[in-house]
Amino acid sequence: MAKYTIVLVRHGESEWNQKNLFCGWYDADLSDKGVEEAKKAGKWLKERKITFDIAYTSVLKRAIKTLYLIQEELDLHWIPVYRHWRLNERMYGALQGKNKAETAAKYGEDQVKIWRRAYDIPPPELEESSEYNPRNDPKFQTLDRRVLPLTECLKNTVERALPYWHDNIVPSIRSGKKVLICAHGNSLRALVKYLDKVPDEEIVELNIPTGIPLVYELDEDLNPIKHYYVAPDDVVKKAIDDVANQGKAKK
Ligand SMILES: O=C(O)[C@@H](CO)OP(=O)(O)O
Repeated sequence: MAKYTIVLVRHGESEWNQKNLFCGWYDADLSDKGVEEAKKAGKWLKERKITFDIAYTSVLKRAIKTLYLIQEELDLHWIPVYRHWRLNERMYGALQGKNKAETAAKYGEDQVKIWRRAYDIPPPELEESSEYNPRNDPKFQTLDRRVLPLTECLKNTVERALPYWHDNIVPSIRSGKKVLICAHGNSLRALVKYLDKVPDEEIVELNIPTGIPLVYELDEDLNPIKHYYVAPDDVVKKAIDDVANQGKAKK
């Protein structure tokens, strides 16, 4: 029997998702569709009478705003919310700001799939002088420059997200709090990889759709018993396929 239940939600569509640009740590806002997706995520949770005592998110506004819109739907403005850079999207290196379909047309769909989904192959690094370098971003000024990545593969994202999971989120779960984590496609893939012990070669095929809550039921050792999305299967399948297809060259 499940001892704990947690919910993971990827933010609603961002303006850069809409333009099909590699986003990473760029602080893109939600698109109008993304706002609607976030509200819908809250409605799905409400219909299922799923509620929360505490929430965690990244320091990027697409996740922060999605979380707030879910709180609005659930009338849960009052719960503690913790934001941390360790839940940020994977740093996409020199690909940030580039169009995914154009990159696939230029370098091939196979190469783009490696950059997007391979476990341990990072994209090329950002230039130090890049406008996207987090070392020049006021959000990250208090952090040691050495922890701020210039690129990341999923393995790097797992390594920097897990300390936050173990030190902050796990104690909340174990204390009986109902936890919501609102984060990003790849920071959530990192967490799912860890929870479900997904082999490196299988994580390549895992895509997480925007704005559809993913419920994990865990046993007393925090091993997953089952997981499921709160939306109808056909809606989930289409949303997952849409994410996978973003890396295809336009025909
Ligand atoms: O661009 C990004 O930062 C991520 C999530 O939006 O995209 P992808 O699905 O290609 O990893």
